[in-house]
Amino acid sequence: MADKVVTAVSAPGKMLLAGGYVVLDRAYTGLVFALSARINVLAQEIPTSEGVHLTEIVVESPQFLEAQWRYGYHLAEEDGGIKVTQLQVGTRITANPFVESTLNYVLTYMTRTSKRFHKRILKSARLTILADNDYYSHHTSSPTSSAPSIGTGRFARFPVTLSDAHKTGLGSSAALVTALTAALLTHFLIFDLNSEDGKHLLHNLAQAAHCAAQGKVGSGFDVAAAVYGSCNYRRFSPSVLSKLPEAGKPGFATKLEDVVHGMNGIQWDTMIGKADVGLPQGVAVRMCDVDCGSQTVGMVKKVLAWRAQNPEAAEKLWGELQHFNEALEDILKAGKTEDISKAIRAIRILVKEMGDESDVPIEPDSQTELLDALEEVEGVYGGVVPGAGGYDALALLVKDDEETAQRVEQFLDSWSKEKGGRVSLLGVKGEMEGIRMEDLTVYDGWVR
Ligand SMILES: Nc1ncnc2c1ncn2[C@@H]1O[C@H](COP(=O)(O)OP(=O)(O)OP(=O)(O)O)[C@@H](O)[C@H]1O
Ligand SMILES: C[C@@](O)(CCOP(=O)(O)O)CC(=O)O
Repeated sequence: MADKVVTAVSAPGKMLLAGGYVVLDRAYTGLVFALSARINVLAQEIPTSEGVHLTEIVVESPQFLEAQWRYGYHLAEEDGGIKVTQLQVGTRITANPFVESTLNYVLTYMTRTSKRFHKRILKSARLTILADNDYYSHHTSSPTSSAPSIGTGRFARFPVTLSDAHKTGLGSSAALVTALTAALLTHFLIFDLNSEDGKHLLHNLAQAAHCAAQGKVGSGFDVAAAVYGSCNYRRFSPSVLSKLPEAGKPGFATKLEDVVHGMNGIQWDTMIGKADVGLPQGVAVRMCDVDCGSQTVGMVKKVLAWRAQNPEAAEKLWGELQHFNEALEDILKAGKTEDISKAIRAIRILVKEMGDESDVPIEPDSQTELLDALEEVEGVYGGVVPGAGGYDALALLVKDDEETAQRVEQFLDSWSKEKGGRVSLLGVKGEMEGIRMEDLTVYDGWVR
């Protein structure tokens, strides 16, 4: 009889307050905050009747419609590792590349670990994903985007499929890959998530799986935040992952172990500055959802193309941005609340210049207008377009009290009415902690 042990972990979302684009080059760094919105993953065996052997992995997101992905798996030839194959559920088959990549990577890694470290044998598993409500917009402006959510609990039910849900851009895929990886590692292996070594290994494995699913485009700051929480982030050299074969292809398993353990010529050079990041007492990081999407990949390509064509101007701009980004980090760490507004304004001027030069709406005029107006609201120290920028989100540094939150909400309400569209203050706040084990009581009603 299968046991009923359930392991629960959660990983935070991310917000890149400073360092968008420059952080893609490891000569520069980013200031990333972890968010109180978390992706939770529960791992357990699937109970079977006596004599029945199941070798199936079921992953589900019970908050969404048609969100179940079932996989069989096999050992691929020529050291290709474990490869999963999606099984059909009902009449439709919808791929989830982030889930699939994570299973390929983690199951392969598990076959490479000494049996001494195995807590239980992997035959079947049910993995349940629960995302905090702020990852998705809860209102709709068109019948085809997200519909209002149901329920008032910590995890809302959405009457739509995941692909119809409207993301708020908090890094759901990175938090999901990291939490799924951690849940599998801690459920099936003797693995300490709280140790530095455990975090390092989790980071390497999750970066590799996320990068493969994403098509190797990002700097990896989102996975770093999911593991380590808020930090100053310097990316790893792209060469760390560039020689890893595709999952299932010859040599994948051995190479993956080298990558995860940083051995046989693989040297991780990621730098995580936890001690560099702080917030003045009484200051909170908040986010606004502006109901409108941006095409991050297209924007990144265009900015990098401009940089390649204008190396001298770009070098100067990147260097200045790094200088002012570090200044903001220092001000926040030193608790100098009175200097925040000025530091943010200096960054915004340079970000606007980056956008103008490369002809990319990094801080579009509509966001400039809104940020300028928000600065006038009592208790708001300043705000930026986080990450890649664009039309869909704002990050604010505000006085951490209810009155300020109410003033901001009222302001955004009247702004939305006046300008059309919908801008809202999300419930999330910046927080320091990364991956963590969770107590099962949090998931009452959701564990099967
Ligand atoms: N609750 C969930 N359950 C299952 N899969 C999810 C869930 N949330 C996100 N995903 C996976 O992550 C993908 C979204 O990843 P994507 O990188 O596009 O968004 P994001 O990480 O939230 O965005 P951003 O990088 O802009 O913050 C989904 O298509 C799905 O594969
Ligand atoms: C443009 C970039 O520097 C930041 C993208 O951030 P976001 O996905 O918009 O939060 C890309 C990256 O670092 O992966």
